[in-house]
Amino acid sequence: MILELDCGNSFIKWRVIHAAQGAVVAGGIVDSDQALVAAVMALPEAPKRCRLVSVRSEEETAGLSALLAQHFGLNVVVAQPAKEVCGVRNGYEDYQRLGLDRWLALLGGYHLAGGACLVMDFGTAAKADFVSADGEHLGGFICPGMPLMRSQLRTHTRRIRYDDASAERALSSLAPGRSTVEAVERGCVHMLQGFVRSQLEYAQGLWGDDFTVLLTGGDALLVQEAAPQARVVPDLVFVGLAMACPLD
Ligand SMILES: Nc1ncnc2c1ncn2[C@@H]1O[C@H](COP(=O)(O)OP(=O)(O)OP(=O)(O)O)[C@@H](O)[C@H]1O
Ligand SMILES: CC(C)(CO)[C@@H](O)C(=O)NCCC(=O)O
Ligand SMILES: [K+]
Repeated sequence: MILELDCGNSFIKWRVIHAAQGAVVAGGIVDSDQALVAAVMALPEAPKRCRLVSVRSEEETAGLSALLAQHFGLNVVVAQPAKEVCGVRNGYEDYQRLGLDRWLALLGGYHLAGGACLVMDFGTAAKADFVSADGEHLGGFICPGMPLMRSQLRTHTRRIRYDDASAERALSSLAPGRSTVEAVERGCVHMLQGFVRSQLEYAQGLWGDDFTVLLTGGDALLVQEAAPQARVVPDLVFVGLAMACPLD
C-alpha cells in the first residue's frame, strides 16, 4: 500500500493505492496534519510507502514528513521541482518557482491527453496551464479561486455576511441573485466560468480544436458547464505525482 498526499493551501487530499495494481483503496480530505494521522491510523492496513506534493512551506512539509515517520515509520518521498519529467519541459524562467501542484497537474494532464492540453485546477487559487503537443509547458495563469473571492468580499465589505449552508443552497442556479448570498456566490462562479472561457479561447488560438481540456480541484464541477468538452479528473495531481516520484 502506498499513501499519497496532495498538501494544498487549505486542505490535504490523501489516498491509498495498491502498490501493484494502482487501485485506489481509500482516500479523503482533511484540514490538518493531526486529522491526517487519525485517518491513516483508522486504515485496516498500514501503508508501507508514501509520496507527497506540497505547496506549503519547507518547514510545514518537513514537519508533516517527520510526523508520518514517527507514527507509521514511513520514509516520505517529496516531489521536487524539475526542468523536465516524462517528456514535459517546465516553462518557467526559473523552474523552481512553478508551483508543484501545477507542475504535477500538467504532467498528469499531458500524460492523459497524449498531446496538447489545457489544465485548469480550481482550489483555493484557480490555475490554468498550457502544454503543447511536443511537451513544452508554455506557462499559465493564477487567480483567486472560489474560497478566496468569497472571503475577500466578506472581509472587505460591511454588509456581505452569510453562512456556509445558505452559500451551498445559492448555487442551485446561476440566475441573477435576489439575495446577498445568491448575488455573491453566483457572481463568483460567473467569474470562474469567464476565466475558463478565456483560457479555452486562448488554447483555440494556439491549437485550433486539437487539444484536450482537463479540470481538477475541489471546485471543478462549478465551472464544468463553461467547458463541456473537458475531462474532469479529480485525482490529476496524483497522476502527476506518480510520474514525478516513481517508487521502485
Ligand atoms: N469534500 C470537500 N472537502 C473540502 N473542500 C471541498 C470538497 N468538495 C469541494 N470542495 C471545495 O473545494 C475547494 C478547495 O479545493 P482544493 O481542495 O482543491 O483546494 P486546495 O488544495 O486547498 O487549494 P489549492 O489547490 O489552490 O492549493 C473549496 O472551495 C471547497 O469548498
Ligand atoms: C499558485 C499556488 C498557490 C496554487 O496552489 C501554488 O501553485 C504556488 O504556490 N505556486 C507558486 C507560484 C507559481 O506557481 O508561480
Ligand atoms: K491542490
